[in-house]
Amino acid sequence: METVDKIKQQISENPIIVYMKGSPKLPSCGFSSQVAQVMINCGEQFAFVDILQHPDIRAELPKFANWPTFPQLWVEGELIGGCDIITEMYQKGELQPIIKETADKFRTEEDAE
Ligand SMILES: N[C@@H](CCC(=O)N[C@@H](CS)C(=O)NCC(=O)O)C(=O)O
Ligand code: FES
Repeated sequence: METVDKIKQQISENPIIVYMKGSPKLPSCGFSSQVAQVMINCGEQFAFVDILQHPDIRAELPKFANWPTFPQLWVEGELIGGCDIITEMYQKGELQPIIKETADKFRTEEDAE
């Protein structure tokens, strides 16, 4: 599969997904660590891709996203932002409702199946 198609599949199949360096439990960079911590604090499940394990995604996603760096938080197929944006949204209390609403929405859909 083309890398860009893999990315499209990941962001469509995972309503909340973080592209990061390392994993939430063992981040490999301070920026990724910060976003992982914020996401953990939001208290909902989220998917992640360790781009250090996937150099093709590391190379392609910035072009696809039109965003040069990692981490990247994607919600319902849309780029929300990187570390600065996510941290600011969290501090303002703007991120939590987005994450909760998305988690609730997909929880309901899964439960109904
Ligand atoms: N200001 C950025 C910080 C993130 C950043 O600068 N990331 C760099 C260093 S980890 C990056 O992803 N560089 C491209 C790469 O390593 O592929 C943000 O808000 O997310
Ligand atoms: S890996 Fe060096 S700043 Fe992220």
